[in-house]
Amino acid sequence: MTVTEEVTPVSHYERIGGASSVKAAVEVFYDKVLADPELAGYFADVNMAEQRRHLALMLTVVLGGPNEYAGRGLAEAHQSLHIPVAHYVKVGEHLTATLTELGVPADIIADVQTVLGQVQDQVVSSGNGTGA
Ligand code: HEM
Repeated sequence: MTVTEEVTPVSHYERIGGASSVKAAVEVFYDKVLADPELAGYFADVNMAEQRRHLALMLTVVLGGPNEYAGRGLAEAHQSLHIPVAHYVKVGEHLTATLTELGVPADIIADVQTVLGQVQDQVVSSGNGTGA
């Protein structure tokens, strides 16, 4: 029996270069989100360090990186923000554009979009989506 395939799954997080790459991506992503007049307001009362932390956490989650986050759940963290689907989609577009600009492989970007779809109901405020 030949073993030519990876037997240990390598996360996208590792494939793109781990924490340092996520940090670099956060810089680009951050600029895009805050330059978007429809989105900047969400972060108006959040200090810069926390904004970057939020974006780094978000990127790490969607890239399947280590879950070092021990804070509130996604639904709990976002419910009071009343984020409509349209704004969630915009953030996702900024994320996709960021990853594309940084040369992240298309298969990873496709999976990121899948994860964004999976967690959408926890983040957007469109009624009792998850019932969780
Ligand atoms: C996949 C999508 C997302 C993930 C994984 C994510 C992740 C997180 C996490 C983990 C927190 C809690 C941070 C903490 O309590 O320290 C948080 C808070 C927050 N998120 Fe997100 N987020 C996502 C989407 C969004 C979107 C679309 C927006 C706005 C349009 C947004 C705006 C915020 C804001 C303003 C906070 C509150 C920060 C605070 O209260 O200090 N997030 N997010």
